[in-house]
Amino acid sequence: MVQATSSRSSSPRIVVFGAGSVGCYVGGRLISGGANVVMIGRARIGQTLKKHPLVVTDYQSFEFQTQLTPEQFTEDPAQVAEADLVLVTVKSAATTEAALTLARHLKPGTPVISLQNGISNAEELRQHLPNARVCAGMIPFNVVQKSPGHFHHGTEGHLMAERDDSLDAFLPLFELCGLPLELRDDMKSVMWSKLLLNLNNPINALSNVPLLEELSDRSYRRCLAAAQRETLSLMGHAGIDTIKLTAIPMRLVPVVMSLPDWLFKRLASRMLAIDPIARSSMWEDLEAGRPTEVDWINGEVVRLAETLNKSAPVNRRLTELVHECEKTRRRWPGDELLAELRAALRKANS
Ligand SMILES: NC(=O)C1=CN([C@@H]2O[C@H](COP(=O)(O)OP(=O)(O)OC[C@H]3O[C@@H](n4cnc5c(N)ncnc54)[C@H](OP(=O)(O)O)[C@@H]3O)[C@@H](O)[C@H]2O)C=CC1
Ligand SMILES: CC(C)(CO)C(=O)C(=O)O
Repeated sequence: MVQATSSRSSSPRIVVFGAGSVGCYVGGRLISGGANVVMIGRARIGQTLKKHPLVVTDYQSFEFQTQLTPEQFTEDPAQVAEADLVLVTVKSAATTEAALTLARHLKPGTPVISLQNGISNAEELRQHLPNARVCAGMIPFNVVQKSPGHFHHGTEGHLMAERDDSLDAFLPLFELCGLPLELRDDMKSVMWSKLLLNLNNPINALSNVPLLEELSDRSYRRCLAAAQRETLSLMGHAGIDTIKLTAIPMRLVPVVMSLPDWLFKRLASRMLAIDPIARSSMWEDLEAGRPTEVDWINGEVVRLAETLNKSAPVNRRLTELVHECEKTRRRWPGDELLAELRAALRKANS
């Protein structure tokens, strides 16, 4: 088990705004390397972290445990005023409110990284924070709360963010803490490539089974392939490139997803290297009765189609089904979901 390097209050202060799964993992990982971290969150997680230590683990056997002090976890958003770097880790539906809060307290020029899924969160923050240096960020891996206060990073990948001079000074610290952060000039491609993977979130949520079980079922994989093919085609029309985020180039992912189970298991073994209990963040939202991010994921594809005067029937139907599920809790077996999406596609093409 890793011991925390003693935290130096003179070192730059990193504030994690929205301490949930991603925020607690990233915050804990930074604390493990001695970073000066303040996590701002809500009472729900605050109660958990009073009763239980914060434990962060990863799939490569990293393990760190600490009891957060009242300075390290707070519900007081004003604490963001002392930040030298802010990592925004709220869900997309909470971005506007977070931005309005940050705008009241942030020092001018503070770098802010949106570590959120979707395409538009950084832009939303930027609109409300004209004096901050807002950068889009991307977190490719899954974080699951295995037990109260224990956050586990279950799949491979490293953080990426939009290149900005203000971030350079933080790179060695992130590296030291086992959270390498790569700065990129092609963040639009990075975000859309991550979105292609997140198209599985609604399918996983509607399946009501863990990611491993869902991705082992060809019908669900064909649903994902249909949503990805539709998105890749629109991205092609819009001139948006993909980057490689998995062992398989992004344009081939739908082909691999459609393979029979026996062949998929052989060719995509790294994609199936997922913690057996891991689920998508959208499933967690449905379970907790919170609004989901579907409008920021599949909804982005529908909006892209509209700007191109085209349609996105598969992603539109998935968006509708998740909104229905938010109310009815109806869950979908793989063959029924596939039939539903194929019907939507046929209707749009007729
Ligand atoms: N979980 C995962 O594996 C991954 C998630 N992501 C993305 O990362 C982002 C965060 O996801 P995740 O960590 O799962 O989400 P969580 O819901 O677990 O965490 C977000 C936290 O922010 C809190 N919060 C919301 N608004 C505020 C506010 N104004 N002030 C303080 N705290 C606030 C929420 O509290 P409350 O709910 O009590 O309101 C919640 O605890 C999302 O965009 C997600 O898509 C990306 C990769 C992987
Ligand atoms: C890591 C991944 C793709 C897992 O589904 C995710 O981003 C999420 O759950 O939101």
